[in-house]
Amino acid sequence: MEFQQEEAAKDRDLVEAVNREAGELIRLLRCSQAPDQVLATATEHIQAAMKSLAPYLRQGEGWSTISIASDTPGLGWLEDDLTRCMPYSPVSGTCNPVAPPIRMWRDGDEVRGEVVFSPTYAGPPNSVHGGIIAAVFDELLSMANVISGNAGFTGTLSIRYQRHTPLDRPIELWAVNERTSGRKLFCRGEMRVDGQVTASAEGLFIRPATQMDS
Ligand SMILES: CCCCCCCCCC(=O)SCCNC(=O)CCNC(=O)[C@H](O)C(C)(C)COP(=O)(O)OP(=O)(O)OC[C@H]1O[C@@H](n2cnc3c(N)ncnc32)[C@H](O)[C@@H]1OP(=O)(O)O
Repeated sequence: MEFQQEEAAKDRDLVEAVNREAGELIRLLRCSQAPDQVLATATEHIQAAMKSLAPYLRQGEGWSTISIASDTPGLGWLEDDLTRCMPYSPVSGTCNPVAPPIRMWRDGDEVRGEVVFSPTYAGPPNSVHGGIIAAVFDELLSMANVISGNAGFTGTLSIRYQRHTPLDRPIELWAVNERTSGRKLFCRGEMRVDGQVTASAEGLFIRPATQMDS
């Protein structure tokens, strides 16, 4: 299939809307037990959508949480919407349909946020999968670094799963960069439900070396 050279969408609301709908499609597929005929019809509709998108598939290197292939707009962010920082992240990106609906914002030197996990992200009965919890902490603690002015790669991430983190209920998110030592960034975070901590995390992130470090 030939790659279309037409300009990519300028309307960000439209991009976010189609990704939200696709996330909802994933939830419906995960959570429904439809009869064969309904599944067959749904497959046809999905195939039609795939056919219209396929010509615009990007190729090449450079994929990241902030870029489509080599298109890299940089780490821009809004104080009241930190998800803007990594729009294609599989954890918080509003332009990535596999991401759960996370909101994160700056509160002084701390990051706060909220997420409701659908059963798409289920692990133990009625609870969020532990790997998903770890992924959200990775993102949350990364955001604490970003607002402190020091982005880094995850070196070590330690999670304490204190209680089951429930599905379909608002989970409060909190994180802070506690200290920085050279290139090492030390962060802490928590998930809470009704004020009670369900999981906590400690992370050591490493800022990439620059000429200033040598
Ligand atoms: C484009 C931006 C996009 C941002 C996306 C953010 C997404 C969210 C965060 C992530 O998911 S990042 C992905 C998961 N992490 C990785 O893939 C990192 C893989 N590891 C590496 O790339 C390197 O190992 C790393 C950059 C972390 C460190 O390599 P360096 O060569 O810069 O470090 P070096 O070996 O010089 O060590 C510097 C110090 O850090 C320590 N260190 C290095 N790696 C460590 C580690 N993994 N854990 C703990 N400490 C570590 C090391 O002991 C040393 O301590 P000392 O100065 O006290 O001697």
